[in-house]
Amino acid sequence: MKLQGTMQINDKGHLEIGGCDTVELAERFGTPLYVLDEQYFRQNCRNYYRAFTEKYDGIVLYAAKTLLTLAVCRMVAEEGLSLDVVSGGELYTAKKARFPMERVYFHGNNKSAAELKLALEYKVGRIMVDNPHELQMLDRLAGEAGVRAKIMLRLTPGVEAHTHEYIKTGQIDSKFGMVIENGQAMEIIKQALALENVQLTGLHCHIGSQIFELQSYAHAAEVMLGFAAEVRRETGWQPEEMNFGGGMGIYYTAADEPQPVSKYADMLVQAVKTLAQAHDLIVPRVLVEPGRSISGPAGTTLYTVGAVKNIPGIRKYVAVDGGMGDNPRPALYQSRYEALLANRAAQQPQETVSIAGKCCESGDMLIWDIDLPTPAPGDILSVSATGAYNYSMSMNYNRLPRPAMVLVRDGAADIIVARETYDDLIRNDVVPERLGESRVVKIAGAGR
Ligand SMILES: Cc1ncc(COP(=O)(O)O)c(C=O)c1O
Ligand SMILES: N[C@@H](CCCC[NH3+])C(=O)O
Repeated sequence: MKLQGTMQINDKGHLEIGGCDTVELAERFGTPLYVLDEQYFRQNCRNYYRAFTEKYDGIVLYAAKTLLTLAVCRMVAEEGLSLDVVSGGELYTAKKARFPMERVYFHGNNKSAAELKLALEYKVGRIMVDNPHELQMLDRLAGEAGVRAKIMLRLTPGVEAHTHEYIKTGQIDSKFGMVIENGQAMEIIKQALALENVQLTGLHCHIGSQIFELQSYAHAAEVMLGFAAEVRRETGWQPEEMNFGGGMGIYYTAADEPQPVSKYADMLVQAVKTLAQAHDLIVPRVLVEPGRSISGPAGTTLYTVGAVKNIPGIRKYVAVDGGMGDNPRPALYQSRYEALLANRAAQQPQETVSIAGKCCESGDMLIWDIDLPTPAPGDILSVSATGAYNYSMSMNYNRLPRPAMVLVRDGAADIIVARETYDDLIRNDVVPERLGESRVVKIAGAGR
């Protein structure tokens, strides 16, 4: 397994993160446990800030969907990044964390009126409009609120990034954004320009996630700037800012070869400059929305090994105390992860085993076929690169409480998300007083 961030193996042969012995973390806080490496998380933010903001005056929006808690919001704010939120819940979290609202960009393909009202009330920096229905609704709501909302439009450039089929969002057949090729994008721009209560500042696209082909971004820039030139010819308007979404791939296994952020920034910003000049456009400010490449590598999940079931000649199942509830990615996308036994981190692998979760679901497997020192009940399994799309996609299937999250740094750990309790699980359950009799809230139905 590749040691990332502040990971090292200490003289007890235990895995250490942020100067904390992970075996002690497991003892102290219980498992499953999400561990976030503060130094590494901040370093990843800084790499983006330097590469885009310091060097090119670009804006980096951290994609909240990958991992958002109040403490994470604070760190992102302190590192000078902006924030991409996609729901009222993410927006509310940012507000509660006192994230500067002018640095918040509100995405989503089906924002509700209530969500848009909240965004207007909080005075977010930009609303990223996805479709004509939203555009009309926002114009009306902004008018009612007596404000002119700054918006960017989400377009579908038809660029396919080389990544897993389910997480491609840039191709034409997508629920996100308006298609350039068939004229829908031009149409929504004209609509936006004709409205009084919105001010169109720029265009957005996002071509997918876990991308290693930097060329895909250059291709997206080509399509977007080419289209911007067409828009200017038809309407006279041109974008002052362009957002190219997120998507930079990270290391999960040896099959993944992440690109340096500086190379990505240089390539993208240069492409935008060259293309803008070639099309005689003003050079737009470049925005990007990385999520996974900031939070992903900085997260690790610790589990305790329980039942070990050997089926001779077939496979050895090693069950841990978490699974698809805290990390649904292997079940959803067949994602691969690396892991090691944190309490025997220096030992050589002895056999190939498969790591099972504890949900009542055959598909609840965390890792198929991984080489480890022979696991035994009580061992601590550490799975790497779980910072993105793990806690944020976690669930309570089988009424398993969600794990706690600790932030580690310089040999100290703080809880940033408390472990859910059984009481948390039943908090919203209500047993009507007269169960089995007539309901209290009468709702008229057909035929009555
Ligand atoms: C619009 C948008 N922006 C940003 C992101 C973040 O992408 P990633 O986590 O791959 O950097 C996503 C998710 O893919 C997205 O849909
Ligand atoms: N949730 C996906 C990525 C989704 C991209 C969101 N636009 C993953 O875990 O890889």
